[in-house]
Order: sequence, then C-alpha cells, then structure tokens
Amino acid sequence: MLLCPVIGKLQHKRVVLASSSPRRQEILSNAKDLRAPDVVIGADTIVAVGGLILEKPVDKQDAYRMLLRLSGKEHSVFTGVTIVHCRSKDGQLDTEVSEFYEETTVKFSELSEELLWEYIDSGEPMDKAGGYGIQALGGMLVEYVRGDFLNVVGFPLNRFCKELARLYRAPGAPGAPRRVQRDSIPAVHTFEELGDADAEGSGSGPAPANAGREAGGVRPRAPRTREADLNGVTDSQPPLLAGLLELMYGFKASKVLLTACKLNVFDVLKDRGPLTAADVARKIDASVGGTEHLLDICAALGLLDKSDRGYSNTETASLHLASDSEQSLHGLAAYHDGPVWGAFTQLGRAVREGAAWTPEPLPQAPHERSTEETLQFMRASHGLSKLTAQHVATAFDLSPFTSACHLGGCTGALAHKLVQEYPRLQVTVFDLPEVVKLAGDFQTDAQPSERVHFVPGDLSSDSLPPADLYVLCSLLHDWPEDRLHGLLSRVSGSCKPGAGLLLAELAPAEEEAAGGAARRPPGLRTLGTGRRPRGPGRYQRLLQRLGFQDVQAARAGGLLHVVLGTRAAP
Ligand SMILES: O=c1[nH]cc([C@@H]2O[C@H](COP(=O)(O)OP(=O)(O)OP(=O)(O)O)[C@@H](O)[C@H]2O)c(=O)[nH]1
Repeated sequence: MLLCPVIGKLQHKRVVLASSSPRRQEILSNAKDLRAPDVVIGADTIVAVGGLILEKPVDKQDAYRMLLRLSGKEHSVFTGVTIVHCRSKDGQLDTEVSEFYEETTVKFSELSEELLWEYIDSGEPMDKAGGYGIQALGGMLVEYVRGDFLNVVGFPLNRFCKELARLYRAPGAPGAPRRVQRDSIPAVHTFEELGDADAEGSGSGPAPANAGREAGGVRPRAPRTREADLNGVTDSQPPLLAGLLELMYGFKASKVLLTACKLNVFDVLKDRGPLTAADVARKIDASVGGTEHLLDICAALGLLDKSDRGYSNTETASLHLASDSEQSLHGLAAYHDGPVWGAFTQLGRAVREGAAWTPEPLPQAPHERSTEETLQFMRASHGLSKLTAQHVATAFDLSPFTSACHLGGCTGALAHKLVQEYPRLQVTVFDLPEVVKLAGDFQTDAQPSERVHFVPGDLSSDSLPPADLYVLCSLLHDWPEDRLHGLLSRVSGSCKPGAGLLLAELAPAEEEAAGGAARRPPGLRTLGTGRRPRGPGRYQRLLQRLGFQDVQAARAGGLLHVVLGTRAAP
C-alpha cells in the first residue's frame, strides 16, 4: 500500500491530537494544523502482562514493580486509536467515529537489580506506559519486538494510515469504514464543551439518547440519526439490535464457562500439554461425547486452544479459571453458577409474586445464609480482591495514614496487601460476625500480619471502628442511591478532620464512561441496578458534598477506579 498520499489526506485538514503525549505529536507532526478541528485523533497505550494491565508508573517503586514483572518475559503493548471526523452542517456538528487497536509483542531480557535501578533513576520510565521507553534508553532492555515498533512508542502509524485509506475511500466501497457511531451533536467552539457522560444524575437511570450537557449556552438537540440523513434508507442496524441478540444468547456462553469451571476442566488442562477429549473426560469423570462438545464450545469462546493434538488452556484460563492459581476467579464462577444463577432462574416467579429478588442475593440477606453459602460468597469476593488489591493499595500514596479500617473487608485480602505496602499501617477489617468467623480459612498473597485485626459488626447499624483512613472496595456499585448516601454519611461522620476515605469501585467500560453506551444496555457488571454504572466523577462530587477535600480519582488496573478524599475541618 502506498502510504504517503494517505497521510497527505490530513495535510489541509484541521487536525486535533487529543493527547498530551509528545511522542504522538512527533509521529503525527506532519499532519497537524491546530485550528478548529476537522479530525480529532485520540490514542491510549497500555502494557499487558500475565492478565495485568500496566499504565504509567506513579512513582519509582511502581516503575520498579512494573519492570520486574516484565523482566525475562514477553508482554503485549496495545495502543487504541480513535479517529473522529467532524463536519459542520446546519449549525450542527456531525461526527463519525472509527476506532481500532494494534498489538505488539515485546520480549524483555532478564534484568538485574542494578540495571533496573540505573534505568529508573534515569527518570525515563515515569511518563511511559509499562514504565519504559523503547525508543530511548529502554531499548536496551528489549530482546525482540514482534509487530509495529511505533505502536510501542505510542502510535501505530502504519495501521493508522491504512485506516485513513479506508476512511477516504468512497462510502460503500469494499473495506469502507466500520461506522462505530454517527450522531449529530450541537456545534461547539471547543471540545471541552462536549457532553460529560459522568454528569450529575447520569447514575440514576439510563440516559436518554440525546443526553448531553448544556454548556456555554449550547442546548442539546434531538439527534439526527444516520437513517434520517439517508431519507429512511438504512445501511446499518440500530445499535441496540446487535446488543439485543448478544443479550439473548449471552447466558449460553456464561453457562458453558461456569460448567467448565465446575467440572474442573481448566484444572485438568493446567500445566499440561494438549489433552484429547477422551483424556479430559476420564479425568473429570464425564462422557467423551459430552466433554468433546463442551471443550469445542470453550475453544470457540476463546477459553481453550484446540490443535491436532487436543485441547489446552489459554493463558487467561490457566491464570483465572483454574482453581489453584494465584489470580483464580474459580470462586467467583462457583458463586455465579450457584446462588446467582438460582436467583435469576426465579426471576419470573419473583416478579409475579412480588417476592424480594436481587441479582446479588447473598449480601442482601445475611441472616438467611448457611455457612456454606457464606463461604461461597467469601470465595467469590476473595478471588476478586486478590486480583485487584495491589492496584487499589498503590493507586495513591497512603503512607501518611497510620490506621485504616476496611469496611466490608471480608477475608482481609486487601488489608494484608495494605500492610505489606505501608509498613506503619494498622488495618481493621470490619465485617459481619459470620464473615469474620470464617475469614481465617482464607489465604492471602501477602504474609499474614499482626497489623491486621478483624472486628465483627454491621456497617449499616453499628458504630464504625476508629481509623484515620476508611476504605470501601467493590461494595457500592449495585447499591441504590439512598443506601449509598446513608453509608457515606455515616463514614463521613466517623472521620476526624484530616482523615481519609478511599473508595474503589468497578469502572464503567471505556465506552460507557465516554457516554457511548447511552443507547445500549447498562454494563453487565452492574446488572440489576437499573442504572448506568457510576463513574469516578460522581463519587468525587459525592465526597465533596459530604465535606471531603482534595478529592482525587485514579484508575486501579483495568477493573476499578479509586477515589480518595480528606475530611475537612467542619
Ligand atoms: O516504549 C514506549 N512506551 C510508551 C511510551 C509513551 O507512554 C505514554 C503512554 O501513556 P498514554 O497512552 O496514557 O499517553 P499520555 O502520554 O498520557 O497522553 P494522553 O494525553 O493521550 O493520555 C505515551 O506518551 C507513549 O508515547 C513511550 O514513549 N515509549
């Protein structure tokens, strides 16, 4: 493909690079003209290794941890790119969005401590995804690269040019752009004025299709759809239809995954070469035909690899679906296959009869739980906590605090990570008596520590243990507004001036955070709340209203966002 004429398509266009990365500015320097935009280009680079996502290190220790993780191993670098084409028509800004991502594999040599610290002390890692700059000193750490080198630096120029070529082809031609979104939005002078997906109230119900913010006197108008543009002749399906079919079929995929977990398929295949269906069937004590069918669907879902020699686990399956792996979500799968599945199969009856029904049945009805049910819930929570604890503990520097209380801290997985990270810190885990009683059965990644104490109690009614930092993690995402406000007010009331409140909650998927899901169903992780997931902005405003100051938000790995505020003097 001839590339130069393609990048030249941008030459006379007003291009905004929606990125502060100096590397991206350099890579695209020939294509920019900083007047009001015709095209906006955004990009984000992350590094993925062993199921973990590494962004930019927050400090030297963080850089050290990242580089250590990469040492001697292959990792993937992903850069996601969004291209927004803007056109002003009848006073409206008409936008068309296309997006893609590129993956490059990079292998690091084994890194000695000395080399690691010399490199960290050069200062180069700090503003780089994964903590290294391949184009400079970081190049010395790299054994080989498979894929686009510039993708690692932060911008996949080759793929970008190919996308441009597709975009500037005549509409309808083979390979013409996949339209991700085409909406008319009010013309505005700057892009900061565009809608805030996380604006007040967006958490209390699905936003209307034309949801947006009134800013600078600009009033949102009803969107003119692509269909309207074409006088009723449509060449694309309404966005909800694809989602609708996914929703209809989705339970089948869930049940396959949950069943394979329950039958220990991923345990049998872990650390072994490919096994035939007959081998697996023998080990899980099941029929050969049925097992083969199950394994084939798992392979189609991307959970297993299938070759002439048989079936083997994907890296993700070994990491998260085998029961004995460090980052296992086997307990979470069992919880969903058991009580959550059971609750959903009762949905019709519960709706008809008006019985209490919730998609997360156990936390809401603690008094009705048997010991085994409590354990099942704790195993689910423990797996997720172990997976996210490191990110939550290090999203902010918590070293100024000497005592913390993790409310609903369950097995203490996060508490142990916190004391491991902060040598001065004492952590109280506050949870229901039956949970505290069983917490000793669970092993955490970190060494058991005398600086972690368990206190039984109910956080909605009992007085909270004193602490200068309160922590709430993955608890509030499916709580209704009144319950959320009630708990946060209680916590705020227990905070002395200078005390902190750290909230870690499920992050809405990127597109939901950007408002792109306004016409799609809400994220599955918060299913049952009937509202779109709350973004960090919403928690920030809540804390500010409750008298917290310096409220900051950060991303903690791929799953959570974290918000930290300090209680102001009354
Ligand atoms: O080998 C290299 N790997 C990565 C980089 C640079 O790292 C950052 C990645 O961070 P991000 O995608 O968040 O981009 P930002 O700089 O924060 O800019 P935004 O405003 O777009 O968020 C990026 O700068 C890469 O160039 C590198 O230099 N070498």
